[in-house]
Amino acid sequence: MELKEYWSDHYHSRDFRLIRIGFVAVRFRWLVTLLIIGIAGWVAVDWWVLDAAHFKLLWKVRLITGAMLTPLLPLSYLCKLNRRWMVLSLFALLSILLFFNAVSLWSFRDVATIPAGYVAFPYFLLALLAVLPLPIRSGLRVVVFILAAVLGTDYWLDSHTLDNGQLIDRVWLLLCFSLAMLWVQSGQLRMLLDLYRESTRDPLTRLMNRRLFMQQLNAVRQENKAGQSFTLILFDLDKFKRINDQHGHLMGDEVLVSVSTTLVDIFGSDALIARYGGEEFVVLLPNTALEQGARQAETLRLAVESQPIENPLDETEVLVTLSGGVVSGDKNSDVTQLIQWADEALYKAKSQGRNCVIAHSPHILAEL
Ligand SMILES: Nc1nc2c(ncn2[C@@H]2O[C@H](COP(=O)(O)OP(=O)(O)OP(=O)(O)O)[C@@H](O)[C@H]2O)c(=O)[nH]1
Repeated sequence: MELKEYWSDHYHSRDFRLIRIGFVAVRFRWLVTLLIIGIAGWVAVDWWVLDAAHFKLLWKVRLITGAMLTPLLPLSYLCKLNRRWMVLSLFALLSILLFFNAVSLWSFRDVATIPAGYVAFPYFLLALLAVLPLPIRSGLRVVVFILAAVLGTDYWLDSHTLDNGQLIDRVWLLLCFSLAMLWVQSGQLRMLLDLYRESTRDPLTRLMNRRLFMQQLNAVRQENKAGQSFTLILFDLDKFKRINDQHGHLMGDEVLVSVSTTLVDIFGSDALIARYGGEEFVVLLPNTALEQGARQAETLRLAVESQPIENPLDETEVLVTLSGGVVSGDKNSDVTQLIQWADEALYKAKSQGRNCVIAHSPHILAEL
């Protein structure tokens, strides 16, 4: 995992961003549920430890806080769909809790020793927020928000001054808890990203796997503007079984890795490239017409054909070729049908002697 991926979700793929938000939304829901139960349930502890005057005010404050938190439960279902809802819900949660903290501290303004449960509330909050796998930038925003609210409360309650002797102590402790929160959040983010990569990448070539590719294909199709087309290409290595049989499976693997590197080099970062099956690869070229896509497929075919691949065991070299089926689609295309057409074109390329690219359009199957 790269450092910038810890810093901001701006550097995550669109798919992972959605998965992470879904994960955060579930944890957020549990967090809100626990807080509602905890804040309301704490009334029993207050009844036990507080005097009548404080208890009379605080049980109402607790129940009102619990009631204010409740709408966040249905809101968490919307968070799964949209990052903005997630940010809004998180800051609504913090605002309600920090307001609760300010009001409860205010109710103890006339006593010398505030009960520990109330003094520790902001630290407790930071500890709870560690369950969310947030990137550091988002975590820092949470820290700044909590720190500002705690200092603002101090300023308000302490005759408009922050010079109360304990300030440095409190800020220092808050920063220590914040660091621990950021550390745990980053660890969770890393674990989630590692699991995501393991389940969406092909372990040999590190290209995306078929499941993720199909999701991305659907997303690209939906986002396509009217009149815009994309191109889909299926490639299959020719007589690959023979390479395995003659040179061994290790060499077969070497060929797959080498071809996937060439695919990435030729099609560049705008293309979505996946290992579709054993020796089959698929490429999606967004915003590309059929002819242009077919030309790029041909460039790839020529590059693979002319590039000897070295056997890691005996340093002998082998030449491989591949065949391709090209098809184009738009916003209204059925992706299963597109794959079917690309497969038909690929089958035709194989039956015409291999090492060629055939383009499929609704009316023709054209050899390039
Ligand atoms: N080394 C290696 N071989 C694989 C891998 N995945 C699939 N294969 C092999 O790929 C071969 C595919 O063979 P076939 O489906 O007969 O196709 P082909 O020999 O390429 O023949 P055509 O496609 O008709 O040109 C099989 O022998 C599989 O064992 C892999 O990850 N590594």
